[in-house]
Amino acid sequence: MQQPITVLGAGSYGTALAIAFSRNGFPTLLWGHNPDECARLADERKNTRFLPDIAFPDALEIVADLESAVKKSRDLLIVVPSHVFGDVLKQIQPFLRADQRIAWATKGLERDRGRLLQSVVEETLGKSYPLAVLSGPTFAKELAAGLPTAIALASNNDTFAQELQARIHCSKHFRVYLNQDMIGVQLGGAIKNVIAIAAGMSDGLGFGANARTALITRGLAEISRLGVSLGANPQTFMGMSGLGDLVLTCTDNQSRNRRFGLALGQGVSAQDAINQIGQVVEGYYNTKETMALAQRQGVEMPITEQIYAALFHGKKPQEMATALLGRDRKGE
Ligand SMILES: NC(=O)C1=CN([C@@H]2O[C@H](COP(=O)(O)OP(=O)(O)OC[C@H]3O[C@@H](n4cnc5c(N)ncnc54)[C@H](O)[C@@H]3O)[C@@H](O)[C@H]2O)C=CC1
Ligand SMILES: O=C(CO)COP(=O)(O)O
Repeated sequence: MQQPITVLGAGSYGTALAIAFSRNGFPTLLWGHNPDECARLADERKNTRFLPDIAFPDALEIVADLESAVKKSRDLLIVVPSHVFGDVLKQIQPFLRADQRIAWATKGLERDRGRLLQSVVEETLGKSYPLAVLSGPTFAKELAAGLPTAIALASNNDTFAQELQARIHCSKHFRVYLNQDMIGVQLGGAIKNVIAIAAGMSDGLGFGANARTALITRGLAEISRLGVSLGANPQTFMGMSGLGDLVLTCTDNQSRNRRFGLALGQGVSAQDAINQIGQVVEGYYNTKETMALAQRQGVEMPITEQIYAALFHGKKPQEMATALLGRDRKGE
């Protein structure tokens, strides 16, 4: 009998990944923290709020009780926003089996302290569990709709990596690339959110394709610098979780981080923009943490610094642009 997988987090992306697993025929359990929401998902057999056009495959089961969601599967995939990631780890800890394997597709850094999520998992749950991270250019709606998509998967355990890849990879529409670099794969997915806010702001200010592309390129440079300082392989940032996700979120309005930046560039307040979007905007939470991490590592991140100044010190978008353009002349 095939082993089930449990997806924890029934937002747009958790639901899309659960659909991807179950569409491949693997028994998949999907848990959400809101019992009413879970009842609705189970009743309607689709996620009307986030993915209204996609019916759940038969292999997808909604589970409202966290204990049974955890205990029924050896493999867990956590897909909650980064600011509640640590809380969810604490909630699952009492229910974990000794043979459990834990993956996540959350893109962000630890709330407040700004560490990689792997450090949070290891600190909370210990170092005995095989771990894996999924990250790459994957808008939930397109993934759920079965449109061609590719992603990176990195793990500290080869068997777990290969088994997870085999379950979610689908030769018709979903390519899953294995990557050896857990640090780089985590970091790329987290920091691109901040750069996508910058690209959105640039477009919101009415700047053109040149400015947007310069931000993507220099954004990639600052992500790579930070990654290398943490021990990542620079080559990782040329892949799905670096360049891939950066281009996706900086250029397409499905990205909530980009839309958030667009609104700021057009003069909307951060709080109003968050309310309008009505879903998680990871970069909003993670800019502060990224700044803290960069400072700890002694890494210069000029674009991130400007986004931080805009979000938390009221700097005007036009002043940010002036500050970036007016930096000292330097080599590429
Ligand atoms: N939506 C997308 O296209 C993609 C999202 N991601 C990442 O997936 C993660 C989850 O984002 P989305 O699903 O898009 O968010 P979403 O905004 O669609 O939904 C957030 C979900 O988190 C749940 N939640 C809130 N507080 C919670 C708590 N305390 N415990 C458990 N669940 C809680 C909410 O009920 C909601 O279902 C984020 O890190 C995001 O960056 C990654 C790739 C694509
Ligand atoms: O990470 C994503 C796609 O890969 C989704 O981006 P947003 O969170 O900006 O919507």
